[in-house]
Amino acid sequence: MKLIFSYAITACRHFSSQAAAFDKKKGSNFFFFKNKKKYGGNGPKTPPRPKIKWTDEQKQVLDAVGNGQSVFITGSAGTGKTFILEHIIKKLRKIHGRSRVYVTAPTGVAACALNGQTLHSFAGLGIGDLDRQSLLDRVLLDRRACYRWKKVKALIIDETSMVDANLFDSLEHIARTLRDDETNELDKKIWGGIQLIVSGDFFQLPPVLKRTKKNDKVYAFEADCWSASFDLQIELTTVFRQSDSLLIQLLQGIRKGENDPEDLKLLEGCCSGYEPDPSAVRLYPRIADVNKVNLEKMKSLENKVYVYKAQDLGDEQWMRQLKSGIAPDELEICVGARVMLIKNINPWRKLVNGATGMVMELCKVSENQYGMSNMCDHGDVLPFVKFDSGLELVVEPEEWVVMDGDKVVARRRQIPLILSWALSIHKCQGMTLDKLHTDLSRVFDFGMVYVALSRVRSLGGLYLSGLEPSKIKAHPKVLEFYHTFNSEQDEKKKALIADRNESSSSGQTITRITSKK
Ligand SMILES: Nc1ncnc2c1ncn2[C@@H]1O[C@H](COP(=O)(O)OP(=O)(O)OP(=O)(O)O)[C@@H](O)[C@H]1O
Repeated sequence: MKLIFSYAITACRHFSSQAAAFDKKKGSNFFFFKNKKKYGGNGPKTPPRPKIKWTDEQKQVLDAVGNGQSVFITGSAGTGKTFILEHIIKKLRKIHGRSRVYVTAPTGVAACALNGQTLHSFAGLGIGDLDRQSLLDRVLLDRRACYRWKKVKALIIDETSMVDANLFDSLEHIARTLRDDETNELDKKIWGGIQLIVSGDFFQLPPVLKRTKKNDKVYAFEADCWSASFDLQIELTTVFRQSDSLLIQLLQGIRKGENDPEDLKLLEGCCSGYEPDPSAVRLYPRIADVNKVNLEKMKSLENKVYVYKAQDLGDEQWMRQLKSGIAPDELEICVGARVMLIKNINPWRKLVNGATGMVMELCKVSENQYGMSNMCDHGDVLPFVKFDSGLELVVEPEEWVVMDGDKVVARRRQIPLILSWALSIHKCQGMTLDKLHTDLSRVFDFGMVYVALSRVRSLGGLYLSGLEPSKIKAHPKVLEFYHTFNSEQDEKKKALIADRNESSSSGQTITRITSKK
């Protein structure tokens, strides 16, 4: 069955590229959205915003958050972890007040996606590997960091798979020491009473650690304080990014590092001899390869290059985060360049982080309409992009901010595009892509194959080369963590079913849950 499906993918690709060529010839609605947006034409009507239908698991998370509980949310790629976090942030701001909710992530890219700040800058940790006491001493010397630690009521940490165990324990130690005046260590509240919302999938990218010895702790779940930190640990199990059950099943196997022969056959079907669709984003593990491919492709077009310089405001300390975020210091584009949107502009029109397209022209806009003086080296021009979804748009500058609680401490203004012939696997974590190509023989770390492949919506959009089964691997510690986690959840399930049978009451769907020990 899977073999037949892999032939079907190849055939479907052939016809879709023919259809795309036909569409280009038609050049149907070239100025459609462009006209509406900037020139007063009649653009397509925005479809009504659909009401969110939360799954039972998601409802359980929202209830727990509303009840003041600390929650760890996990689940495979595309199960809505970041999506629900955005709602949790709004909910917590209503409960605790805007200034007492801090949104963080271990990397600038992930932090910027939620308009938050990096975990290091929130905590006042600075750079360098220090032991727990030295980190605390450093924080004590940082007046603003102490203020944040005292003020925070709810702390959100996204992409926890990249937070290491020692850092997680150090943060808990700092929180407890700075926030709780209780002299008896044993009576102090865990995390100093902060409501902690942590989200991530440990099968995705691991923490970047300089030196590790064999028995060193790596992942946050190995932290001494991990179990005691949460009232509820829950796995979201409904995948939204993909709808094809065959692909979902394939990705579940890859996530766990399984080399199922049927799945490998399916992957082989994605390694067809055809040249990958030119609109497919090439994913590389190393940034040097990404830059090389993008530069070469740009050069080969031999078109006039336009440079957009980011406009930054704020303290140097906070600006560092924006520089390591996704919006580039300088964006170089030209007509014909493949580009990707790096901000959710209008999700209901599929104008989301990860949407790809091509620059069709650089449009003159009225002087200073966008306050763009000094932004582009060729004056007041904006890129007009035809997205692969068919939508056309003059892309205006957008803003990224770093929030310190409710205060904006740095902002960057830039055109929300990057070149997208190639992209790094690290930068694509969290994105959804329609078509991608990756060379699996080049990946070097746990979770990389899974992160790369799980970005795609359908098998028809997946182009592979260098299929080496040995590269599909999951870290043994992560496998063990989820094995225990799922067994505990199954035990809870059984107990709940028994309870239900006893009281013969019907009710909510039962999910995998582990409770605070
Ligand atoms: N209840 C829901 N109803 C409809 N769509 C949803 C729901 N929950 C999540 N989604 C959609 O699922 C998609 C994937 O969500 P999201 O990016 O948050 O997943 P994720 O778990 O964070 O993935 P990753 O681990 O890859 O970052 C998004 O397009 C989001 O809009």
